[in-house]
Amino acid sequence: MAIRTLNAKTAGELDAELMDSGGFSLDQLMELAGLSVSQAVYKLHPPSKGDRVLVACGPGNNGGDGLVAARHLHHFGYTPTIYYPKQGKAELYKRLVTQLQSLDVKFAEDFHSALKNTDYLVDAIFGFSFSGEVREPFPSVIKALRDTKIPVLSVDAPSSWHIEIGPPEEGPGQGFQPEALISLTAPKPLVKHFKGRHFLGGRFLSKQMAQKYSLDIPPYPGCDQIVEVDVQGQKL
Ligand SMILES: NC(=O)C1=CN([C@@H]2O[C@H](COP(=O)(O)OP(=O)(O)OC[C@H]3O[C@@H](n4cnc5c(N)ncnc54)[C@H](O)[C@@H]3O)[C@@H](O)[C@H]2O)[C@H](O)CC1
Ligand SMILES: [K+]
Repeated sequence: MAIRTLNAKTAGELDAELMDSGGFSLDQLMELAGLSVSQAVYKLHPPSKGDRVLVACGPGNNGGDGLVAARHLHHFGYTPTIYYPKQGKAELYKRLVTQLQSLDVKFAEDFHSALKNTDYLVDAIFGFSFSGEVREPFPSVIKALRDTKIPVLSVDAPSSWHIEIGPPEEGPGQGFQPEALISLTAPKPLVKHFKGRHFLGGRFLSKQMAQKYSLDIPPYPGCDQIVEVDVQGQKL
């Protein structure tokens, strides 16, 4: 059986339930989500292939996942650089920034200059709460992600894709197909238009919750935080 996908509304409800009756905090979910992103980077592009990773972070929790991933990447032996032009106001984001600053991780002002000195890209700009047309300062960043030859791993959704419909028919994200995608908790409906390598991450769902949301999550191997799946969500 293929994994059921989660639309934006249901994905939000599932997260809220995890944090309400499930007893999790947002910090915990984000930590596990970000850890799984960093493991996917390691699998796709070990530091021996080039250790400079540019992590583009948006203003919401997708960006938070990127900040957490960058911290783990630092400890895995990478040299991450963060592009975070619209920093979230919540205390959680501020703490994540402080943690990175204390590791001397660089924050780039200009995405396009930073792109010249990078071996790998993480797209943590928008996740399941993206809607409408891409607003400043992100259009040129999305365009660059689309046009670069440097491989891109998108977190939860290729940024600028509609969560249910998939790739936009116009605008900066038209034609954007990242090399890889890591879906958090479960794939979103857009996954049927995705052509690259696909991972699942966010290993925190109980059997009961998976059943309640009709999610057929393949087993994660050993102590891994990620499992590679096809676009139907079947384990490879
Ligand atoms: N269950 C899990 O595995 C977890 C997933 N997490 C990640 O959280 C995101 C969803 O986070 P949320 O804060 O709801 O939204 P986003 O980050 O997707 O974006 C909201 C942010 O973006 C702005 N925005 C929306 N549309 C646009 C636009 N057209 N142009 C510019 N800016 C836009 C909006 O104003 C907000 O500021 C999920 O995908 C996972 O990646 C969590 O870590 C918890 C666990
Ligand atoms: K993203």
